Amino acid sequence: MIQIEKLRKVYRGRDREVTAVDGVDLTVAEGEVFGVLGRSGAGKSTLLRCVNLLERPDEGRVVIDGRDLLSLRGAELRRARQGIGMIHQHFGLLGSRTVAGNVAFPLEVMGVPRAERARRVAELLDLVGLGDHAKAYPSRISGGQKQRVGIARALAGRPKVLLSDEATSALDPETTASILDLLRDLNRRLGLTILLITHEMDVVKSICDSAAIMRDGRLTESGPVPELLARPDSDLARGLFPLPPADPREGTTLVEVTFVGSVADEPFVSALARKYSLDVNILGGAVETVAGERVGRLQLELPGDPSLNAAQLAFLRESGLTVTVLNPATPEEAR
Ligand SMILES: Nc1ncnc2c1ncn2[C@@H]1O[C@H](COP(=O)(O)OP(=O)(O)OP(=O)(O)O)[C@@H](O)[C@H]1O
Repeated sequence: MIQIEKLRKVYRGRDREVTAVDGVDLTVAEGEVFGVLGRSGAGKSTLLRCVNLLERPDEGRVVIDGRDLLSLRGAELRRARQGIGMIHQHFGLLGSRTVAGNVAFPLEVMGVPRAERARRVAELLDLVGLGDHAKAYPSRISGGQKQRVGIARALAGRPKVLLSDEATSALDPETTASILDLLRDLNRRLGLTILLITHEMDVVKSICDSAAIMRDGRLTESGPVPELLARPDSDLARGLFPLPPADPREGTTLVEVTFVGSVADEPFVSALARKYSLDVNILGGAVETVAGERVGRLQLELPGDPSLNAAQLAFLRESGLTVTVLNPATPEEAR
């Protein structure tokens, strides 16, 4: 649904240049929630703003629903942009208009007749659970309710794609959860494709099917969330399932195991301990449901050097786990 190819955006000031987006390739499948995670300044907002051409990229392609946005002009471009809704961290509501007036605004711009507009606004407010607040002004509603208005307004043009620019960053954890639930619900009910940017790991954990990590204008990793979490070198996995520092003790084997899906339900630690009469020490880790799949990451300490644990490590691998030995390689192994 969204294809971004070799996207590049450079801001040029009088005495310096900032490459905010530096050759990004990204594909978001139809009906997917895709999260781009990164620290402040990583280039996330610029990337998002290039997707609906609020910023014009210097290089690259943005194809949405089969249409190459950079090749469109005038009315055609306006129509294509109606198919892309956007919500913002600070909601961007008009204080002088009621809740209903805010949602009606884009419909007025689109020239939708008054009666149809009223019907559509009522429908949109029901969709976001604000049917009773149509006549309230933004100053009289909570942050979570303001974001619901923002979402209703973004959906006014019946977009297929919703872009979310840190939509929950200004909200408390409980309200964040309710807005994320609403986005997930809209994603499922309307088949809405959502591309969101966030600096919060938890947002990725709770609603994203796929994710990418952005750093210095580039994506350092990208893919379905359960797949990324099962990769031992993934920063997303490290962020969501923090483990103690890799510091093997003399005469032990320190391993990190990651697993996805039904493997998580198997008692592989006790099976390993029983089969080889070992005392397995669990030093850290967690098992959680992420993107609808059971995912886990554990750091285990086995007695004996890695050279003594070859069968034990093979057993873990054969059980479907991804196993990484954290001991430094011995000169023999490195050869
Ligand atoms: N309009 C602009 N003019 C010049 N430089 C800009 C402009 N907008 C962003 N930048 C710079 O581009 C880089 C990426 O900024 P961007 O806002 O896209 O990052 P971000 O990951 O969204 O961070 P934040 O969450 O803080 O907004 C930063 O170095 C920023 O200073």
